[in-house]
Amino acid sequence: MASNQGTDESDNTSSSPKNVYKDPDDGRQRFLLELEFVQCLANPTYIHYLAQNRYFEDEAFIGYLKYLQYWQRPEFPHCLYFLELLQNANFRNAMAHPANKVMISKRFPAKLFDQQYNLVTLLTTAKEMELAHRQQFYLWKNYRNNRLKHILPRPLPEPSALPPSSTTALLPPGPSSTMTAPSPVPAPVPSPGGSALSPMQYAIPSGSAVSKNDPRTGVVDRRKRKETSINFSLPCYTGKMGDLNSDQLFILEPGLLCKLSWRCHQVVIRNVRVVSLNSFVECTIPKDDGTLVSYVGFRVQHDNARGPMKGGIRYHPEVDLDEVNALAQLMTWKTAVADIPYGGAKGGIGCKPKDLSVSELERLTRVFTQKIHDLIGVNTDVPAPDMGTNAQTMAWILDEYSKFHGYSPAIVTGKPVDLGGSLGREAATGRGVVFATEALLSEYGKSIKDMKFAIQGFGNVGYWASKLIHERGGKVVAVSDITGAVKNPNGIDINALFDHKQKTGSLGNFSGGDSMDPNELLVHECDVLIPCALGGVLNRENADHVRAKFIIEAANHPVDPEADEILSKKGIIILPDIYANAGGVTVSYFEWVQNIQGFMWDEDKVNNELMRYMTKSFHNIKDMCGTHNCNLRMGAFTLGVNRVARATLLRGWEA
Ligand SMILES: NC(=O)C1=CN([C@@H]2O[C@H](COP(=O)(O)OP(=O)(O)OC[C@H]3O[C@@H](n4cnc5c(N)ncnc54)[C@H](O)[C@@H]3O)[C@@H](O)[C@H]2O)C=CC1
Ligand SMILES: O=C(O)CCC(=O)C(=O)O
Repeated sequence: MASNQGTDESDNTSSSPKNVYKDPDDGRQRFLLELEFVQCLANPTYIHYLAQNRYFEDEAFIGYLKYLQYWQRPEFPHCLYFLELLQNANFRNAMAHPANKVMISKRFPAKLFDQQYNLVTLLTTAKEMELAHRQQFYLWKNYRNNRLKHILPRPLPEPSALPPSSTTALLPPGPSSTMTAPSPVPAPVPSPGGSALSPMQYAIPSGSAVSKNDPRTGVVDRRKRKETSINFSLPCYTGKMGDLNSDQLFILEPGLLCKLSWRCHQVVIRNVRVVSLNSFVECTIPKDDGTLVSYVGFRVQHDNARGPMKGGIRYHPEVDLDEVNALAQLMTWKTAVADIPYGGAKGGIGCKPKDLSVSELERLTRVFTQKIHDLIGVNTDVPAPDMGTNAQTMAWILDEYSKFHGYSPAIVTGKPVDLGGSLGREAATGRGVVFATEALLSEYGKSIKDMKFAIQGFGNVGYWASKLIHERGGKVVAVSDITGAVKNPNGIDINALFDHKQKTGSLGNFSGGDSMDPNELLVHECDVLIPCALGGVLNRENADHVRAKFIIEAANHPVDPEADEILSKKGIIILPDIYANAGGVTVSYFEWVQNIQGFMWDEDKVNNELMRYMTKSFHNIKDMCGTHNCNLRMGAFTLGVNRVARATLLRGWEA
């Protein structure tokens, strides 16, 4: 707001041309303040604050908003949407109207009305809230797309790229700029890296691994125009799971590979059969101390050509629409590869489950279920656990759903056994990973007991995979989780590590091994690397340093497309996620079948059937690889995409 002072000063002196206002520091300070203020305008709560405090009745302030429009140059992110809306008097009036002020659900206890601070979260009507959320999504999407531009392989820039002047730093308002003549463009955030090419800089070095003929370049080309005009760098590459685009990078090739008809290819790639909108819901809950907090939840339904949609619900701070979207797509191909009669979906809530008490988690899960109960259904969309959720979460969903629709155990899988869950479901993803690893190693004349393993993640999947490997005589030489990492070249006693984690809450200070840097795990000396945690952990930053001979993708999307290329060039064999971790959804299918039949299988039957499905899928993938002379990932996608395409064609889509 210092610039307002600037306006006043320049107004006071505007009669004398000699006294034109000059920023003391070439406008840098003003630029920073304006940057901060414009960012505040992306927050609808702050806009309400301005409206309630009658700023919109102040002509000078409206003039200032007009002046700030210089930020709306196309080069800048979409977060200035509200600034555009604020130019409209109707929007400003609507935001100030008392009717728009408070919308409180009757469910909140009366005492919360007294807590002024918390009411801030409720200061918008549902419509405006939706607007705000949409705006947030645009922001995320834009941020992520820009980030992807930096991390995904892309063709070399056009020879006629920007002239040198426009690629250099954009200048802050010059010393002689006045507040009445808005300066053209603000200064960029300085690039943090030195002269070395940062992964976030969009120009790629010549000799990039991506060839001109790479089918994936088609995806990137669409973004090229924008690339040449954007010039900002982002501070770091988190290696987070790629969005929809990175999935399509993997999908386009099998589409071509299988020589699908053009029409069928379009159907599959463009998801004509996508059955539902990407759904996001706001979940507001009272915390244990009475304060209110809101979370955004998602359920994305991708495809139902082969049956009801199926996929887990993830609770993690990085959950957003793009991520859930990509994971829902993966589920479509995964259920097809596993040859179980399902389509694909995924859900999640952007939250940090470790920071919530059990009762807060229960409230959040119940509110989320209230918002999506009409979307899911035993024959339409069946959720299950994923990262940050477990059998207890599923029990709450079942209970809440049953309030609306009557007792329906088949509405979720991965439930507690007491509520109709299947024996063997808890261990199923890890067990499936082990069956998949055995099938792969046997192709090379090897077995688990000959191998050294490094395992990232010690949650549901990581724990069960490492336990079963340990039981089969494999040496687990390194394990990591969010709390730390431990190594032992002679093999870690997994049961002892589990007890230690239960007692201390951490992998640190385990007497049966030495602590190590968790980042080192992915490049640790081993034969088989099994990522069982986040997506995108293997990327161009570390792929070249991986020392394993085999990678089993137990996590979803742990290897980004660029790393995939680097690792393949190094001769590392990758077993793709849509097959390697399909044990979970396969036993979920058994659970659903048991619920519908009202009959329970014993655990041996579950495990034997799981082995049968995993082994059969492996051979189906190998057959595809043989027919099309491709690697395991392409073989798996080819198998999955073809199965979905066939079902889509058979069902038809024209009236
Ligand atoms: N639970 C299931 O049935 C299935 C899970 N998956 C995938 O497997 C992966 C793991 O899922 P769950 O084991 O269910 O989750 P979980 O929540 O039980 O465990 C996640 C583990 O990852 C660790 N972790 C988180 N951030 C980490 C980091 N930066 N470095 C090292 N470790 C980190 C956590 O400490 C925890 O040990 C996810 O990608 C999930 O989508 C795939 C298929 C089914
Ligand atoms: O068990 C299920 O239904 C879904 C598991 C899942 O979300 C996954 O395989 O990524």
